Amino acid sequence: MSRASWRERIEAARAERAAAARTRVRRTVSHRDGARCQVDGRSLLNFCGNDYLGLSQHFAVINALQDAAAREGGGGVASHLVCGHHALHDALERELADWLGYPRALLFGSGFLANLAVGQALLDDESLCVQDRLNHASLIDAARLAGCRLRRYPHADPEGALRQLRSLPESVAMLATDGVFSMDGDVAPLRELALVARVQKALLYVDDAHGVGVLGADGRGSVAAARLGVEEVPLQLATLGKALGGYGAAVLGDEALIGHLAETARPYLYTTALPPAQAAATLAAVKLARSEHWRRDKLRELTGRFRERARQAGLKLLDSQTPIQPVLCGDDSRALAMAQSLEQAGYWVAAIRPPTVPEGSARLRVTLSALHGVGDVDGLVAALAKARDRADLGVAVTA
Ligand SMILES: Cc1ncc(COP(=O)(O)O)c(C=O)c1O
Repeated sequence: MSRASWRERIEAARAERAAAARTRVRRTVSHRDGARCQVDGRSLLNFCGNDYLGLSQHFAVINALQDAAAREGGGGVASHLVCGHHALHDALERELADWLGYPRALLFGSGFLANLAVGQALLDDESLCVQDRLNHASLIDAARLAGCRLRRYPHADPEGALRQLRSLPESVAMLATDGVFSMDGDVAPLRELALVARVQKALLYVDDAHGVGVLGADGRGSVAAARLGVEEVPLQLATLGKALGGYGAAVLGDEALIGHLAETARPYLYTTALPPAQAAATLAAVKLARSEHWRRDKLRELTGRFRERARQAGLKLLDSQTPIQPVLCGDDSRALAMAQSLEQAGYWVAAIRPPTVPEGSARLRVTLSALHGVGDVDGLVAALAKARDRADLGVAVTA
C-alpha cells in the first residue's frame, strides 16, 4: 500500500471549498483615511473593521507609538520572563486593571494566544469546560488543546450551561463565554451565567473581545454593563486590537490566577513580548476610550439608526444592540453576490460563511465605527437593500 499524498489531499480540499463558494481570499488594504479604506486602488467606506471607537488612527495613539519606537525600537526583543518585559508593559497592565476593575492584568501577543494560555494553564484531562455553542474559535481550540472534557450548550442558554455542568459534578469546571458574540453581536446572559457558575462552583471566564471599550460605564465592557466584577467573573479577556485600535490582549483576574498564568501558560512564556511601542500606543488609546464618552454615544446613535433603517428596508437582522449588526443572506453565494454589489457601490462589508458561522446562516457582518457619519449609514442601508434586490433577481455582478 502506498502512502497517501498530502498534496492531493490539500488540492481536493481546495477544490471542494471552491465548488461550495467557500474559497477564502484576502485583499490588500490601506486604512489611511478615517472610516474609508483603499482597496485595489478604490476608496471604499469600511463597514467590516473592529476599530469601533476609531482609535487606530488617532494622533495621540500614533504619537505615542512613534515616540516609544524612537526610544525603544520596534520589536519586543525577547519573552517577558527573559528580558522582554518593559515598564510600558507594566504601565499598560496597571491601566487596564484599574479601568476594568480587576486586581491584575497580564498582556498577551493576541486574544487568540491569550485564550490558548487560559485553557492550557487552567484545564487538563481531569477538568470540564462548558462553552456557548457560538463561542469564538480560540475558546473552543483552547479547550480542545488542553485535552479537557468540552461540552457546549445552546447559544445564550444558561439552563443548558447548568445541565452540562451538572453532567460531570466531580470535575474542576470552567464556564466560558464570549461577552459579545463576534458574529452575531448579541451579549451573553452574564448575570444568569454568573449564578450558574456560582451554584456549580465553576470558574466563569468571559472573553470580552468586542465588549471592552464599547459597552458599560466608561467602556468597561459587558461584565461591568451587567453589574458584575471580579467576584462573579474571576477571569476576563480584553483584546487590544478591536475597540482599542492596537494589537494584543490582556487577561484580567486576581493575583493568584494571573500569577499562575504568568508562571505556567506556554503561550505567555514561550513567545516574544508585545513591542513596548505597541503598549505605549494602547495606553494612549485606553485613556481616550475611558474619557471620550462621545465615541460610545455616537456608536449607540449609529447602531439605532442602522437598525431602524434596515428594518424599514426589510433586511434580515439579528437581535443585536452592539455595533456588530449582521445582515442574514441565506446561502453562501448570495452573501458573496451581495458583498460584491456593495463593493461596486463603494461599501466594504465582509461576507461571513460557514464554517465561521453555522450552515445556512451566511451573512454580511456589518460593523459600525464612531468614525462613520449618519449619511454613511443611510447610504449603506440603501446599498444593502439594492444588493438584496439584485440577488433576489439573480442579477450577475460585473466587475
Ligand atoms: C470573541 C473573540 N475572542 C478572541 C478573539 C481573538 O482576538 P485577537 O484578534 O486579538 O487574536 C477574537 C477575534 O476576532 C474574538 O472575536
